[in-house]
Amino acid sequence: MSKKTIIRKDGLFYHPTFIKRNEREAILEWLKTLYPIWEMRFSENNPPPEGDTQRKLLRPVYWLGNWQFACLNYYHPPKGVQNRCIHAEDYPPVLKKILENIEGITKMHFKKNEVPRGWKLNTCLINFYGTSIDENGKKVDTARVGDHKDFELGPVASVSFGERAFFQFVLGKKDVKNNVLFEQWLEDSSLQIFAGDLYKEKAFHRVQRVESKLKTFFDLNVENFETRRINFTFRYVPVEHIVHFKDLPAPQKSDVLGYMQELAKNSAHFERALKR
Ligand SMILES: O=C(O)CCC(=O)C(=O)O
Ligand SMILES: [Fe+2]
Repeated sequence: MSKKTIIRKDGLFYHPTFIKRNEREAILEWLKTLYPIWEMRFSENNPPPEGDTQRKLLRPVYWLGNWQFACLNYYHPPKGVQNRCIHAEDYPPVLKKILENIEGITKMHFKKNEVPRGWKLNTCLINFYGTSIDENGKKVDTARVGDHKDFELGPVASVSFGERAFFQFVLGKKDVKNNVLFEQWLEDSSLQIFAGDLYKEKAFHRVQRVESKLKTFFDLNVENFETRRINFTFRYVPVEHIVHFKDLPAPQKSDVLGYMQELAKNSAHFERALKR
């Protein structure tokens, strides 16, 4: 069983009941205004490398601050920093307030050398976890994330809603003989922050599974999908690496144009970005 206590370790902070009830309500209400999209991992100008295949991501996503399209290969310093982060919508007021608090906690809890100069949580990936429903009505549970690292510099903060997720930090090579460094259930309204050489640089992290105990789904604008968990991961991308869609080189522009048009249907920000 998970214990409802705050965890403070070198490189890791966890608060099981961080988000207050009224904040939770406001965030869930605001989430109803979003239209998350399904992205493909690759594109015409970034085809799958040998041994890999074109595929849909396991879940719908929405980004705030800047959008890191999968087919642009995500932000990956030190080398992969150009033309990967496209200006996106700002945080709603309820998230801005929470973020100030999270940034404050981070600066108090983590060592100075774990927080880069200029660091602020200006980028957010919202992941929707649940069950896909295909054209024949067949349901497939895709509520997991394989071993990976978040490459943005400095601490990453993660806020969860809905069903609990079994989250692990693992050492060793990706996907083989994993050695669990730390594992825990991420609870509804919890905050996890990790940083530094061990949890952020050396370890991979993953979501093994998401519980199905509550039997309720979030009522969101995601078609053919039952959402039972929502996770926000807040990250830092230096402003000089965030570009406007109009300034992308032609191949990247062409690869993400379809997504921009889809987003523009429901977002004034993306509508404007296409007209710039
Ligand atoms: O859903 C989670 O708890 C983690 C998500 C994650 O690792 C990511 O988005 O990079
Ligand atoms: Fe991650």
